Amino acid sequence: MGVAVMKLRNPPVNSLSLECLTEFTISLEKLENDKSIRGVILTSECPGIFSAGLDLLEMYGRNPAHYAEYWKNVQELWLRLYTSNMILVSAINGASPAGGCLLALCCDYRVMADNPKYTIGLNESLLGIVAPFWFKDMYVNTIGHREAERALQLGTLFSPAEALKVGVVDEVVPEDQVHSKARSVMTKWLAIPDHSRQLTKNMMRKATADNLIKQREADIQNFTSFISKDSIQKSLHMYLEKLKQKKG
Ligand SMILES: CCCCC/C=C\C/C=C\C/C=C/C(=O)SCCNC(=O)CCNC(=O)[C@H](O)C(C)(C)COP(=O)(O)OP(=O)(O)OC[C@H]1O[C@@H](n2cnc3c(N)ncnc32)[C@H](O)[C@@H]1OP(=O)(O)O
Repeated sequence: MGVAVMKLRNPPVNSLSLECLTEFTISLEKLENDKSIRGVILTSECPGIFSAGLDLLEMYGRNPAHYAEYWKNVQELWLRLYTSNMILVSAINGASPAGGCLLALCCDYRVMADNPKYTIGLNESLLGIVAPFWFKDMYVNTIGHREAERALQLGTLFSPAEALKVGVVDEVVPEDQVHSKARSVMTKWLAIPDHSRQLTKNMMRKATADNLIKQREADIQNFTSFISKDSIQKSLHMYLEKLKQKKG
C-alpha cells in the first residue's frame, strides 16, 4: 500500500548520533523521492526505547566546529521530517525523551504503547539546557501554549496516560497493538487524496518551518556558543554521571 516502516536502530538507546542523524535524513530523502511511497511508520528496534534523543556525547567535550556540524544535521533532519509530504505515523514503543519526543512530534499521528515505564516529553530543562525555539514552537503547536510553557519549564516526562490527556500523543494502546494500530491509522490517512492533505499539512506547518529556515545560521551559532559554555558543559557532565550512577 505504499507504506514504509522505518525502524530506528542505534543500540543501546537509539541516541541520535551524527552518523545516525545523517543516515536517517538520507533514508527519508530516498523515501520522499520514491513516488510509490505515500506513508512512513516510524518506530524503534531497541527494546523499550523509542529514542533517547540527541546524543549527549555529540554535545559534550567536543569543539565548536563539531557542535556546529552536529546542529546543522539536527536542523536538517527536523526540517525534512516536519515538512515531509508523506504521511508520518509514529509507533512509540518505548521511552521518548527530548529529541526522541521531537521525532514523534514531527509525525502526523502518534500511537504510544501503554506501559507506564515509557515516558515522553521535552525534558531539556532537567539537563540544564534549553529546548531550542523550534522544539518549543512545535510543542506549542501540538499541546497549546499553557501546557507547553509548564511542561518545558518543568522538563516534564509524561506517562502514556498523561501524554494522551495533554495531547502529546493521539492514542495509547496495549504494547502488542502499537504496530497494528499504527497501520490502521495509516490506512485511514491514505484514504485522503494526497494533494489536498499535503497542501493542508503545508498550510499548517509552513510558518513554523520557515521560522527556522530564515535563521538557520544564527541558530547554529546560538547553539554552538550556548553548548560550549563551561557551565553548560558542567551540567551535561553531571547529567551523564547521573545516568552512569543509575546503573551501579
Ligand atoms: C538559549 C539558546 C538555546 C540554544 C539551544 C541549546 C541547547 C539545546 C540543545 C539540545 C536539545 C537537546 C535535546 C536532547 O535530546 S538531549 C538528550 C536528552 N535525553 C535524555 O535525557 C535521555 C537520557 N537517557 C535516559 O533517560 C535513559 O538512558 C533511557 C533512554 C530512559 C534508557 O534507560 P536505560 O536504563 O535503558 O539505559 P541507560 O540509562 O543505562 O543508558 C544506556 C547507555 O546509553 C547512554 N545514554 C543514554 N541516553 C543517552 C543520550 N541521549 N546520549 C548519549 N548516550 C546516552 C547511557 O549513558 C548509558 O551509557 P553507558 O556508557 O553507561 O552504558
